Amino acid sequence: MKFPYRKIVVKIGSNVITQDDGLPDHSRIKDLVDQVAVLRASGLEVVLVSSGAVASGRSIITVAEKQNAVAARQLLASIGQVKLINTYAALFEAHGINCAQVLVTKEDFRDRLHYLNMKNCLQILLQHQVVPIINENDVVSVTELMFTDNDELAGLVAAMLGADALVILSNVNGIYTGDPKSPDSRLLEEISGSTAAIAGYVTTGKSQFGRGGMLTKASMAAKTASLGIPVHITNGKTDNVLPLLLAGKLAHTRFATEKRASNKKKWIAHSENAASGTVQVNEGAKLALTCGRASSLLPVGITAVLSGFQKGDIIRVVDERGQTVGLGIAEYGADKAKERIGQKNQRPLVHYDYFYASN
Ligand SMILES: Nc1ncnc2c1ncn2[C@@H]1O[C@H](COP(=O)(O)OP(=O)(O)O)[C@@H](O)[C@H]1O
Ligand SMILES: N[C@@H](CCC(=O)OP(=O)(O)O)C(=O)O
Repeated sequence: MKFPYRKIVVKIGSNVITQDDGLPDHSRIKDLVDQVAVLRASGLEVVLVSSGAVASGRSIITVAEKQNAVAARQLLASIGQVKLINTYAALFEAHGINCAQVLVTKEDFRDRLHYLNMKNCLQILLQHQVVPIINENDVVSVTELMFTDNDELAGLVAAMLGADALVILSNVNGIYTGDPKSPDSRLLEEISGSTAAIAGYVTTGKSQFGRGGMLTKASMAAKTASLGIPVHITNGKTDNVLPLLLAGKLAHTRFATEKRASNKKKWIAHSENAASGTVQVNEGAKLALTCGRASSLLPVGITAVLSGFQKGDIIRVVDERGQTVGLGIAEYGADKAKERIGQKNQRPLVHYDYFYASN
């Protein structure tokens, strides 16, 4: 079998591998592992981002309702992750495939060095034909240190590895024009540009064990597609989902891609938490930076330097209402930027190659 991609990241949502009663769905996990083995045999590199630790933990231990939510999640995830990875390892072993557990936190992507360490780790696994199975390290990731959900983590990993596609397996066939259960709703097969147009369709409803919901999934997908990586959202409970999807035989939602971004730009796109300074720009500069043309941020469009930064830092660019316009690497520090506010014929503060415009 020949597929259109060489390297894909597949995100498996908790619901896909959990039964309605909350117990892990062993036969579904086996099916997915069997499918990954088929893809690998055809020469495809596959990286899994699998949720399910908390759900697996629930099958082993019951936590009292009054227990603090963060502590309960730590308890369930720490027990459940062992069960989850052991299940994967045994199933992959039956195909003669090694898999690896990679548990990460947002901090592991904090600066470029951490980011490259993470990338090197995944690359060495792939070079040795190992299937990395990534999950958030829920035991130490608490509250503000957490990813929004594993969709965000999967988008980050796909961008970091320069994957040819990101496949999100959820419990619905894709994004619908309304409640997926309603017969009046239609499946959106192709989405391009920002998610503003679909925000009205998506309700806040989450799947039974899901964390982020469809809206965060859609905005992550749009961001990943804007970096040049197509995203496919489909139902992980469909039999033979991965080969069917990759053979173009499955109705689902696809986020169309724009021009492929450089590796540095992909890193900047996911560096919101690493931003150390903020500059404010006027409407003209905002338009130039977001219209899709290759424009750098010039001091003439800067109206204020809101917080300090050094040359080489990631900075946040905001508009006059404080909305984020994008992220970029500063070519010089805040002191020089302040001196040059509003001045013409000055060097760009952020070069186009190092600017990522938010949607
Ligand atoms: N317009 C929509 N189209 C598809 N799903 C939607 C829509 N609006 C809300 N949803 C809900 O989003 C859920 C999937 O998101 P989420 O709970 O984050 O899944 P996962 O556990 O796979 O990450 C679906 O179960 C569905 O109920
Ligand atoms: N890290 C958590 C999963 C969090 C999460 O994002 O879940 P989901 O929305 O089902 O992908 C776990 O393994 O239980």
